Amino acid sequence: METPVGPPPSPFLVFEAINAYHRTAAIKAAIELQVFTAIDNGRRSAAEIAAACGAAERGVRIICDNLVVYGLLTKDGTQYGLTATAKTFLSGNSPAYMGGAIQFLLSPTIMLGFDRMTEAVRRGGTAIPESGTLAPEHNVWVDFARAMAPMMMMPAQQLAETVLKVKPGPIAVLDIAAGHGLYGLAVCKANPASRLTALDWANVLEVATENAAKIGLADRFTTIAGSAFDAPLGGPYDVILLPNFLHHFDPPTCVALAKRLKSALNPDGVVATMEFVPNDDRVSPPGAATFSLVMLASTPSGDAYTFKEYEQMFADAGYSSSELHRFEGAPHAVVLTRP
Ligand SMILES: Nc1ncnc2c1ncn2[C@@H]1O[C@H](CSCC[C@H]([NH3+])C(=O)O)[C@@H](O)[C@H]1O
Repeated sequence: METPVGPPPSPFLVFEAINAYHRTAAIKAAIELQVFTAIDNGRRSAAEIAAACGAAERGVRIICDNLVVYGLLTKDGTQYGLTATAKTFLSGNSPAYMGGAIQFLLSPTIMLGFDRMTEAVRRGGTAIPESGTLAPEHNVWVDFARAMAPMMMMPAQQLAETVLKVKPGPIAVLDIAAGHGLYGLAVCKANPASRLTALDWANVLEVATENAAKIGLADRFTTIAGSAFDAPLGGPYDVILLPNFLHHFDPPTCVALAKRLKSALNPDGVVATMEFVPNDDRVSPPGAATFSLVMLASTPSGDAYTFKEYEQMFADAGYSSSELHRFEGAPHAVVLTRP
């Protein structure tokens, strides 16, 4: 029999893990009913919030009490208030509003993957039919492009700064699996001498094209519709961006793609891979380490790879060197690779 190590036994830890979906349900309901926005607009009692949200007073009182327990609301007598987190990220009045992310994170496709976790563990890959989220032109990526864009502003800025430090001047940029397009557009915005080509499925590119127009960069923006594995890439490019794409695939598939990209890259160019990169122990830091579960739930063979693994994949594809750039407190990192 194994001798346990660490803290004494806690049934609460077990209940907390089993019931974690209660929190998911509570925040989802509060976002959908715009409870946080109502409080931000001065509704403080359950009756006032209920009237503003078109909900029952009893329902609002119970959900708000639970949100107080979770640390998202405050309570003074019968009056509810917003914590700084709720005011910044959950009030619809805030420019940093994150509530829209549930349209992707809690979408039926992603939830199905998690609902079938036991089967995914048995198989070692998603139990969603037809390769999960990797089915061609899967509509979940249109939801992603629309819902997750606000969360991408800061990482896009960080990727752009990292790339432009090593590649200033006139550059041709290819953004692989561009989604909303914000990564490439951040580079383009910061460097007026750059031109951007965004590659993704045709349905997803509609969102990137809208965003390019909104930012006023339509004249330096073109698209390639199709799969990164077989669409003609054009080029050569000075910078190829690979944000949040390689994690969907197994290492041999990543190596094949990296080889393909090398043939579209200038000899003095750079590939910038933005990813969740856990430490070699694979259990830290938490944000990067736990991303592997999302890949198990939703893809046949994706993973959260370590820097050593990315370095090896690019070396196997014939690249000369890779370096890791981390950002204080962020789960994502950038791997800069030279051919
Ligand atoms: N075979 C494929 N070829 C090109 N794009 C794909 C393929 N499979 C999935 N995608 C896209 O990969 C993206 C993954 S989400 C990442 C989007 C963006 N780069 C970001 O970092 O936020 C989605 O936009 C999908 O539509």
